[in-house]
Amino acid sequence: MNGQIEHTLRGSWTSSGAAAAPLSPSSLRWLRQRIGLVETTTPAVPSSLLEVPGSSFADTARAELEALLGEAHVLVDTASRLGRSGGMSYSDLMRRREGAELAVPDAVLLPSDPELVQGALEICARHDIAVVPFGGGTSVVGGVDALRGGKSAVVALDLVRLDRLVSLDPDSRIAVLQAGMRAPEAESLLAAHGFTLGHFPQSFERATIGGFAATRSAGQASSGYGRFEDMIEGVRLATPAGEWRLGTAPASAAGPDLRHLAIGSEGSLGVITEVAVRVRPAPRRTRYEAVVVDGWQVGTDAVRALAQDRVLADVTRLSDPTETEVQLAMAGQLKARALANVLRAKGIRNPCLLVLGWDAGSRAELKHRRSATLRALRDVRTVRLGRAVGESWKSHRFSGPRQRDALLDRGVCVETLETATHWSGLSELRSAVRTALVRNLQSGSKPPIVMCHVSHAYETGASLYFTVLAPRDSEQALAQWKRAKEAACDAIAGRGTISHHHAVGVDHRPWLGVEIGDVGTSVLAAAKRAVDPTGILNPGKLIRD
Ligand SMILES: Cc1cc2nc3c(=O)[nH]c(=O)nc-3n(C[C@H](O)[C@H](O)[C@H](O)COP(=O)(O)OP(=O)(O)OC[C@H]3O[C@@H](n4cnc5c(N)ncnc54)[C@H](O)[C@@H]3O)c2cc1C
Repeated sequence: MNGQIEHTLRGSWTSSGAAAAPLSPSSLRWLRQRIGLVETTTPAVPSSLLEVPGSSFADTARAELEALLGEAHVLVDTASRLGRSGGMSYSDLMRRREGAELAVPDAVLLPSDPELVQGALEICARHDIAVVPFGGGTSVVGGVDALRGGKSAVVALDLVRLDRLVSLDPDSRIAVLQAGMRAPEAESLLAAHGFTLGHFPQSFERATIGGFAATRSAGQASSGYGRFEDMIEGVRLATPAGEWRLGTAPASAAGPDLRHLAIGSEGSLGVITEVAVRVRPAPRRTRYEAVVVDGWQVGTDAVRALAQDRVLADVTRLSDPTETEVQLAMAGQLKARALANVLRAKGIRNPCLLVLGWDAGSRAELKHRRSATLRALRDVRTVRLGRAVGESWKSHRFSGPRQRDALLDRGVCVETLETATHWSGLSELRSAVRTALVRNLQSGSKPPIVMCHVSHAYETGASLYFTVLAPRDSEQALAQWKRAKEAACDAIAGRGTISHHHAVGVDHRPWLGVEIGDVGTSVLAAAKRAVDPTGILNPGKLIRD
């Protein structure tokens, strides 16, 4: 799987692009009817047609960095710089398709160990060079944009060579992983010792351990394994003020937990070089299945009950009626119609798909946990769809980014955004965001598709994840999405968090103050001054310059 992913590929998820997940004729027909999409093909423009500014990088700084890292690990060629220009949001991908201006780093640094990262930072601080830590480059909030922030130059510090399993303590179930290791490699190295991390975000194939820590990532099995931050025992960072190591015991009362200044710091308070993660025995038995419930409120009440009774399946994912409709339509019109008839016959008017998946160490554990989950659902009217739908969801869980390539080629505005709030405010938040997105994406006579799901549930609340599909405004594609995104963020502010797992980056920064207040903003700024006095680390992201 990972063999298909090129590290520096930016314009699409894989080099085969849309061909990796072509849209079936029936899906296209359905999209034309449903959103008024017109027959069009808008393939990506080749990289050679993109405008790339020259590298303006002082010779003295370059010589010092080459002496430290080796000439081969200070790259100034166009392809290398272009390969670290921006992340993978809809706007990032559209910018490349439209040949719009890109934030291109002046150079790419490739250190191979934590000491070299520290050394490179010190050289950059001396020469007033901005440093953008670059993991898998899958940020969807502008987190890896090569912004200069008033500095003399900007470099992408790519952690791809920090890819080792440093140590494994099977008794404590802790693995120390270098930050540039990608999720598939981490899983396969841990599997060789009988362990798993259990972190499976949709960006699994490209994203890195350091990136997960830096953004407070959440994987699809977060209900069972926890968010990435729950897995972190310790972190090692390079900062312009010196090396910083955090986390020495499973729990501590030695003041505030400073690990949480590093976790979610998005490269603005240091470069994470190693992460000590809690690992779990690899599952021996798994089971994924799906049920349908009648209506969003019934579904969220059911998921709330599972969370509050502490019997959530490891994967618990509830789609709203629109997302359920789209999933069925994309799976094939005949199947969708047949299932809709069955559900209607059973009295289900607003089908909402609920996928449940358990990972267990034994058949007995699986049986026990599954029974507990299903028992908690006994008062909810459900139609069981069985294992085929659940297993199909599991086998396609990383195909979304490929399907996005195909939709982009067909002129669709396709993007996601996410938030979270407490149970009591969840439905109001969903309605407010839906309304904002529908109003701001509507162009023709047909409304855009705005779908939503809950995939991370807690005792006190849940996340909401929205996906939009609308005909792209071919004249103003970037402005079309910007308007909708801003309206959605306005709707979220004050009702929920501006990000449940995508982080703040550039895109969410205008709304962060509403969430953390003036005091919180000053605390972040003070922490930045302490570790990065000249402000070279990832300017323009998370913290106001
Ligand atoms: C198609 C798609 C699906 C996605 N699905 C999910 C999902 O299911 N769950 C989820 O949580 N996220 C998801 N994301 C968002 C993204 O994958 C996550 O934010 C991920 O954690 C980023 O990891 P990365 O290695 O790609 O980091 P990058 O994109 O390289 O960097 C992200 C941020 O962290 C900083 N950073 C990276 N590495 C380091 C380091 N070692 N030290 C300090 N700072 C660093 C960067 O400067 C940047 O600010 C998705 C993105 C895409 C494109």
